[in-house]
Amino acid sequence: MWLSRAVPVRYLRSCRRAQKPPWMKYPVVFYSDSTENKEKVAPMQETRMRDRFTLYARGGEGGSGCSSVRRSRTDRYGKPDGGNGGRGGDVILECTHAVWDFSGLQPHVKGGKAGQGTSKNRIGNRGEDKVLHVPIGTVIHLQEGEIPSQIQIDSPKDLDPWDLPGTLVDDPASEQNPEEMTPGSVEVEPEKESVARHIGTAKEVDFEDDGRDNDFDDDEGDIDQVRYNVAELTEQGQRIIIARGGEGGLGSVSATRYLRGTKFAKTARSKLRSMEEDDAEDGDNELTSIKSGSLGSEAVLILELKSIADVGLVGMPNAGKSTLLGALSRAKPRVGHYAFTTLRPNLGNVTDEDFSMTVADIPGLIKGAHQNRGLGHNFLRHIERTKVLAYVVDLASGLDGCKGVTPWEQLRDLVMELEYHEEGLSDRSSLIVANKMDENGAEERLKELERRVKGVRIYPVCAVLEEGVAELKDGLKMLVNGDCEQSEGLKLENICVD
Ligand SMILES: Nc1nc2c(ncn2[C@@H]2O[C@H](COP(=O)(O)OP(=O)(O)OP(=O)(O)O)[C@@H](O)[C@H]2O)c(=O)[nH]1
Repeated sequence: MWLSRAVPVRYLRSCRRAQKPPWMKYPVVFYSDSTENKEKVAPMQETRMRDRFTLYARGGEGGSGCSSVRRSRTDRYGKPDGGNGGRGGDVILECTHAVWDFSGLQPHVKGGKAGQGTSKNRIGNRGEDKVLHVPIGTVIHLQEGEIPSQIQIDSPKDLDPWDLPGTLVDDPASEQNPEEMTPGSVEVEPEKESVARHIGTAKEVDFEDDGRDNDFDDDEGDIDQVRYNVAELTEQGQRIIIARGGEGGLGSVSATRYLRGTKFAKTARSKLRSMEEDDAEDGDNELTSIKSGSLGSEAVLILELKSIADVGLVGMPNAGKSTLLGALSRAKPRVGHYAFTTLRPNLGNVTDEDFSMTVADIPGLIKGAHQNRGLGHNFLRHIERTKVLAYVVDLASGLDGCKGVTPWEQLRDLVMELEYHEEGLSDRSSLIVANKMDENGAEERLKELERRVKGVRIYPVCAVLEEGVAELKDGLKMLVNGDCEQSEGLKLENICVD
């Protein structure tokens, strides 16, 4: 905070002597009240977009099973009635329009820990799921670990009651035939279960390897290498579990059933016995490990955002892309007369009576963008996901002896940058927007441009005055719908520069 005006030193000294604060006479002004400081606050647009993020996720630990015996007057020895521990919470990525980039994410995320089983055969609370919201167009690369689930659009409400976090229910297995019963809440193959429960420690166990389609089983050895494009989230509401919570430990009810009746249980029992014979103490430890819940799965992911839009506006800095996006849609991107006003892709929705398309204003590309010049190749990848390219050129650039790149050179450089970034990137349906038609000499420039560039349609536009925008909308609509006969990409050989 500041004092509202300059305070004389003499007054300050007298205040100190009298031990009274100076703001009694000179009222204080807080930073936020000061107008000069208000202007300094960076607008949202100027915060750099976070479109790459490394995330470490771990499922919550499973709860321990309860050892408890219920005795009564008629039953001296009692019956086991300890319930299983709950399942740990999952870490889930959910795709939503509500977030734009990864700036809201924490680098380390852990699912909620599950509750312990209790007497009367009650399962412990299910650990709370951590749902992380990611933008539409998120691509997942896997650096370490496995992703336990396929992408799903199911609502979490479809889960069984004992799968919902925070619910304490009676063990449904207690009503089942012991033959059918499986410990925990997921189906586990008997063979694996015996390994899981009796030999392995919680971390060594792979409870989730239940026959799901998993592409990564083959390259277990290359676990340190990044596996690219493991999954993509492209629709609102899509979910993927990236780390599954650990299974709960067995309560005394399940543990006893475990050792009774089934073929599988026999193996388990004999193993336990032999362990007990070998070393009584070690045997105890193994029994304890049956009761304790397992750890959740872990994964290190690299999240990458590739915007999805029907149309991508590409052009050199200052060509007027943001102004055009504003003219085409209701989006209000930041416009400035200096290069690199746009620091992140802006999306706008262009609607007609029966038609709607998304248009992305990609930050300006310059020669050498593929080598990370200008805003670098970060934004080139946003172009990968667009269906149609609209090359926006500044017709006034280099006119009247001013410094600048001619429109056909702008086009050549743009196509080359796209191709350097990814071969064939410029092949998709394209059109050219000849912007700034209101400038002196723009008409002649347009004629020359039409003479020099062939193969794609050119739309003369004045984005500031919104002239030619309706025709451009129709052109884009045709390309997006695929109605146009001539829907080719802009080719280098069709641009005559000399
Ligand atoms: N005369 C004229 N100026 C325009 C027109 N369209 C845009 N401009 C101006 O050109 C300048 C750059 O406009 P922007 O829309 O920010 O350009 P951009 O291509 O988004 O620029 P970057 O954010 O750097 O990529 C601004 O001063 C606009 O007012 C037009 O049709 N005619």
